[in-house]
Amino acid sequence: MGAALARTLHAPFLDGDQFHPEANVEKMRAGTPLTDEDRWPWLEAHTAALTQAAAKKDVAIGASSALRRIYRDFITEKAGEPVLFVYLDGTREVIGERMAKRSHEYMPTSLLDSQFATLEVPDPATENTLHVPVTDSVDKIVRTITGELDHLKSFKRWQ
Ligand SMILES: Nc1ncnc2c1ncn2[C@@H]1O[C@H](COP(=O)(O)OP(=O)(O)O)[C@@H](O)[C@H]1O
Ligand SMILES: O=C(O)[C@H](O)[C@@H](O)[C@H](O)[C@H](O)COP(=O)(O)O
Repeated sequence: MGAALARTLHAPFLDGDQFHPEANVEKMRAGTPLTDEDRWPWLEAHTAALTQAAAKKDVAIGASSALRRIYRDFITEKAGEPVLFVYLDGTREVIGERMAKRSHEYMPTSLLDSQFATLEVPDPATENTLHVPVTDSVDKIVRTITGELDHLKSFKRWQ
């Protein structure tokens, strides 16, 4: 999804998967959920790379679970510029089915339940978030997001 959006916007795409310390990768591969402590260095590295890419190219696209509100607030604060969180809204069943079909370097489907247990759904009343049904086609999701970008440009909450 993120790659498709980035192609449309001619923007860099940075998948959060690339920014985990090796210890996190091994933990997830072994089927153990990450803790808050495990996630901070990952969020820090991913956000720093996104901020750098956005400084060069105006906008950058990242993909990440960013399950909790404190993680998203951290990303926004550290970026120091408007960040739009696109929440791909889907049931455990749909996401579980897709995960079972995809091939992934380290992420087992068994971690999905703990991810849903940790998830704090972004709140549109207090967060800069756009909710999109994950069952929409990739093209439709890209169109929905690009249609919202003016809102992103005028978002000043952290400035
Ligand atoms: N809108 C969509 N409609 C149908 N299948 C999708 C859609 N978005 C993603 N998928 C499928 O779901 C899986 C995961 O998509 P992806 O965007 O790569 O997410 P992730 O990075 O979380 O794996 C892939 O198998 C992809 O083909
Ligand atoms: O495609 C995926 O399934 C995710 O991108 C995954 O690989 C990611 O790195 C973890 O979701 C991080 O762990 P938490 O979701 O527990 O923060």
